[in-house]
Parts: sequence; C-alpha cells; structure tokens
Amino acid sequence: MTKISKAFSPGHISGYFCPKTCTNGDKGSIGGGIVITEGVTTTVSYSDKTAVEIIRRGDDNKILTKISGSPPIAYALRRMNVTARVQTECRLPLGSGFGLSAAALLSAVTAADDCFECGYSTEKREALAYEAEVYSSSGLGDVPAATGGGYICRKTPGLNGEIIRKFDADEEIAAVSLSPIPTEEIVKNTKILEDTRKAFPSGCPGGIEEFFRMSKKFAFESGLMTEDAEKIIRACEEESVPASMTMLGNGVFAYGNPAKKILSRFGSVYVMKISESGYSLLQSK
Ligand SMILES: Nc1ncnc2c1ncn2[C@@H]1O[C@H](COP(=O)(O)OP(=O)(O)O)[C@@H](O)[C@H]1O
Ligand SMILES: CC(C)(COP(=O)(O)O)[C@@H](O)C(=O)O
Repeated sequence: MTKISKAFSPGHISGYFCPKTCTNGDKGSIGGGIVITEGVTTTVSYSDKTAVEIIRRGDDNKILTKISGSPPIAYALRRMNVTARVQTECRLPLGSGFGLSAAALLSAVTAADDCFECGYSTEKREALAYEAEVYSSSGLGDVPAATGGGYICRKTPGLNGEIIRKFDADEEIAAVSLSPIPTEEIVKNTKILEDTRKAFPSGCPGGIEEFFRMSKKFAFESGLMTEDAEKIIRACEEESVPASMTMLGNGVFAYGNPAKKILSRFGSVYVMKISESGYSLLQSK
C-alpha cells in the first residue's frame, strides 16, 4: 500500500524586513514578523512523476482556487531525488505576504522525508526548504521564522540566525488582502532594497503594540505602503487598533479583538492567532 504523509507549517507575516547576506554567503533577511496559526497542510505520496496541486479553501471548505504546479516544491523534490504526488492546502490567499511559499516548502519537505523514509535530520529538512525558497526568490526570512512560533525579531539572517520569539500577545490577528505582490519582483529590485535598508528600524520591539508601530513606520518610510493599505490603516488608527501592511502583499494585518470589524469594511477578513509552534509532521501511514 502507498504511504501517505502529511505535515503542517504555519505561515508568517513580515511587518518589516531588510535583505542581508548570511555568514555562509546565502541570501537572507532580518526583520520582525508574526508566525500565524493559519498556514499550509501538505500531503505527499509516491508517484512515478512529480505533480503538485495547490488548493485554497473558503470558510465553508469549498475549493476557491486550484493551481497545478509549484516551482519551489518541484525544486525541493528534485533535490531529494524523489517523485511524488503533492497536494498543498491553505485558506489564506497566495502571494499576499502570508509566507505561504515557505510554509508549503517546510510542510512538503517534512512530509516527503517521512513518505520516502529519507531519514533527514531537522537541520537537513530546514536547509533544503530554505535553499528552495531563496533559489526561487519566493521569500528570504519566512523559513527560519516558521521553524518556531511567536511574534519574532530576526536579528541575524538565515537558519542559524538569532531569532527572539515572544508569546505575550494572545488576542486575535485579523488580516485583509486586496491583491498579491510578487515577492520575486521586490527582492530583485535594487532601488526598493536600498529603501528597505534606510527604513529598517533598529532594535527589537518590547511588546506587540511596539511591533506594529515599528512595522507601520517601516511601511511608510520604505515606500512600500500602498494606497489601499494606507486607507485601512488610517481607519484602524481612528479606533486605536494596531495595524500595518502585510509584507509583501497589498493588504493589512491588525491586532486585537476589535480589528475584525474594522477590516471587514474593506474586504474578506481572515482571523487567526499568533502560533505557539513551528511546522510539524501530522500523519505517517
Ligand atoms: N500554498 C502554496 N502551495 C504551494 N506552493 C506555493 C503556495 N504558496 C505559494 N507557493 C509558491 O511560491 C511562489 C510564490 O511565492 P510568494 O509570492 O512569495 O508567495 P507568499 O507571499 O504566499 O509566500 C510560487 O512559485 C508558488 O507556486
Ligand atoms: C518580506 C519577505 C521578503 C517576503 O515575504 P512573502 O511575500 O510572505 O513571501 C520575507 O520573506 C522576509 O524576508 O521577511
């Protein structure tokens, strides 16, 4: 009987970031963000040819989007020397600053390692997900972020970088997304990257409200803030709700139980919490 393995990884919303080269020469980033309870669940089984299907479901479990193929996952499976049938499932929109490419990679590599009994160490699984993410220009700091939970301050880049994780904020995170922003176009644009460097805040936030203040200042000063996001953030300010722009997506994330009502004036709202943990294997049978 074919073995079916399943793994989950949380997503990650960056509030501010700055590309930085790792000590080993790899690309990476430093920054601040939130590891979220929403993410990607990936199912892997053997197939004589790799086929990846991306599924996004709505609240009623109805399929909203079905896409064939995921270049970062195909790359990772090639590096593992396996061919597989892969299905990723998520609720959040793709390419919208929720770190779903990293979540898809961490969950796919973990499930594939189990399915094909590769016997990889944790370090090897994460290194492969990181390599595939950076090689595909689909993200810089989301893989290290999703190896654990909390709202985080990534002080140095890469998987061995220093990450401060805080767990002292347990109200809801609400998010609204108006359209995607392709990560690849931003991380390859030298002018934008220079502006992120200038706007990057120093130090780590002392609490969740300070995290949102630092994120908002970064979003404006880096020039990445969109008109749509600014309008929603202003509405949050009127009601003293901490909010900022989802990096990198044309949308807003906001903190606290009143956030959902304000955001719902602007589009479909996704409600989640700060995740207490990183990715894990869910099923092996
Ligand atoms: N849920 C998913 N399942 C599989 N692959 C995904 C998923 N989300 C994104 N990707 C892959 O990641 C790349 C886009 O990454 P990016 O724009 O950074 O998305 P995100 O902002 O969600 O991380 C695409 O190649 C896409 O196929
Ligand atoms: C902001 C970003 C470069 C991209 O994030 P996403 O669009 O979610 O893939 C992230 O990886 C980071 O380094 O902080």
